[in-house]
Amino acid sequence: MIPALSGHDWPALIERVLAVLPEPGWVVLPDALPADLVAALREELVARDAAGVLHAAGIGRGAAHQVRGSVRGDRIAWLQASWPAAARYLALMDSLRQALNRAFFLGLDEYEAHYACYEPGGFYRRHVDRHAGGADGQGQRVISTVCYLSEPGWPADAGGELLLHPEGHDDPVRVRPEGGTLLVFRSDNLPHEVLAANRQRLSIAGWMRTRGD
Ligand SMILES: O=C(O)CCC(=O)C(=O)O
Ligand SMILES: [Fe+2]
Repeated sequence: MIPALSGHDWPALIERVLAVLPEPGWVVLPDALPADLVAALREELVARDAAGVLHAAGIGRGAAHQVRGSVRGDRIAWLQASWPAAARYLALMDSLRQALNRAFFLGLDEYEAHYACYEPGGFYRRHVDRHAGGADGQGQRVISTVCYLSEPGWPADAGGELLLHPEGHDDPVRVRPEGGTLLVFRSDNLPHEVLAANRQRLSIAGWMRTRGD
């Protein structure tokens, strides 16, 4: 079932993602989520943070997981279906995951996502999202999503842009972390990096993955 979004045509947005995913494999969708959902997600993130639920993010998975402040400086909390705003977001992303499976037979088994908070000066160095060195049969990240949760009107001089480095582009694509903007891109081949901002930067990063069992 495709969730209804007041004033927002989510099915049309899914169609746009399906149209670009094979080539070029990434899309920036401003104003993808309605303001009331963005506000609810932002408030939930802030409340979870105040409750001490967010923790320093690491890199790598399983035994290879480590916290490296020189690579990334955000605090995160994995979205729980029992959190009301998170549940609404997860339902949207699940409908996108199912549409991608129907269109491209990607076999995406699950979607996982975390709230992220970058304090002023926080960054995430250039990386691709698919973890290197994962053994066969472990499953992997196939599609990445990022949704920004800032208050409306992120100023150009606030920094905190996401730089995308698609193959064949001389200059990076610069994405301002404006609340409600959604990005969808392939996890295996798009290097990207988060620049430091001069204010708190709030988002949800998530991945559609195969389970690999
Ligand atoms: O917040 C962003 O703009 C991107 C975050 C990111 O690249 C990640 O969490 O893997
Ligand atoms: Fe990333």
